[in-house]
Amino acid sequence: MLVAADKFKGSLTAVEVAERVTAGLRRVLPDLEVEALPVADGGDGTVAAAVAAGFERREVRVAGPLGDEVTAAFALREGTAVVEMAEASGLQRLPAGVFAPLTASTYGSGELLRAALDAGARTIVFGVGGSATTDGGAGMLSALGARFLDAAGEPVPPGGGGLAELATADLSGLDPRLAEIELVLASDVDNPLTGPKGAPAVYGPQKGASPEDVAALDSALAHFAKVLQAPAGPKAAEYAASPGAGAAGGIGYGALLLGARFRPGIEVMLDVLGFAPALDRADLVITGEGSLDEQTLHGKAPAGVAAAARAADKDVVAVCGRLALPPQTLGRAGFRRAYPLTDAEPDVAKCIAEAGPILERVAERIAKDFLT
Ligand SMILES: O=C(O)[C@H](O)CO
Repeated sequence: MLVAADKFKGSLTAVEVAERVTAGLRRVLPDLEVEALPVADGGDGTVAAAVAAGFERREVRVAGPLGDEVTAAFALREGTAVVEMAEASGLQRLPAGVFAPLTASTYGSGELLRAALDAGARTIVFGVGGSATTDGGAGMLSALGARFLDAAGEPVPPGGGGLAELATADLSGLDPRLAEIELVLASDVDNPLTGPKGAPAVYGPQKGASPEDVAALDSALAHFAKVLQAPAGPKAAEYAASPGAGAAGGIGYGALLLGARFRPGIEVMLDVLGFAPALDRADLVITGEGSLDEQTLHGKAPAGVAAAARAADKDVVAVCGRLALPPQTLGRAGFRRAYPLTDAEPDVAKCIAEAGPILERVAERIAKDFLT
């Protein structure tokens, strides 16, 4: 039995989901062998999943999205670092109720990457998603040595809004170690930088951007990519249209400029976490996340787990807080069945407040349905 689920956002971490599911299964089958492999898609929870899989946790003081110092972690094992941008620049780093769509910066994510280089990483898996920022990765690039100046030769203000004032970009001071390592962009989405499917239009509103902010950010990011053609050549424009450039407010674009290779985050993480050998040992896989919905099918962790398990001819069931997919759609995505918490407890508020014990009851039910 393999439990490979993501977090239930706002209620349970991926590690807690695995613990609760295991406890519920073992109440029915005390001797059941259960392997727990918490998973993540590159967004928040990615470092925690790597640490649960045996990576060492390293903490660093870096700038948060508003410039204040925060303690952020990356994970390291045998020359491979897992760096999660949300640790430094995620929505979780903003005070409750505060958004800064125009000014939030990814500078701290660049500091985290630098810390991973300092620690000797030869491969960096850069997990992106869950960001508070829409700055095209300008802050991150600045922390790594790039310079972005206005017409008066002064650094542009932090955040995507400030890029409207950009006159010259200088990439010559970028940390030379970046050219010697493998950088993998592990992204939760494949949007381009700008346009109707770009970072500001699709993900700006969840960071507090008004329609006017979205328009301003879209034009500032397009301008950013144009100015970058001077130091970076035509690839600055090509990358803007590439899949993943629009991830995490366009930090994907900045990462591509650094030579990163784009891969869907869940695929990268399943490799990094050692999912394939764990799957070999399992007969049934339990995956899941807080809300199982249309977004799940577009590259989120449970869909990646289900696809990999189905390819290996293993049964997969899902647990979730909320289920918004019909059985046929679940079947097509490779799930035998999904078990929302609301099956065990109809009161949604209780499902959120007492997710752990309710998940244990759901897992008991799975044990009875599939294992007895
Ligand atoms: O951070 C974001 O903008 C979203 O998670 C998409 O990457």
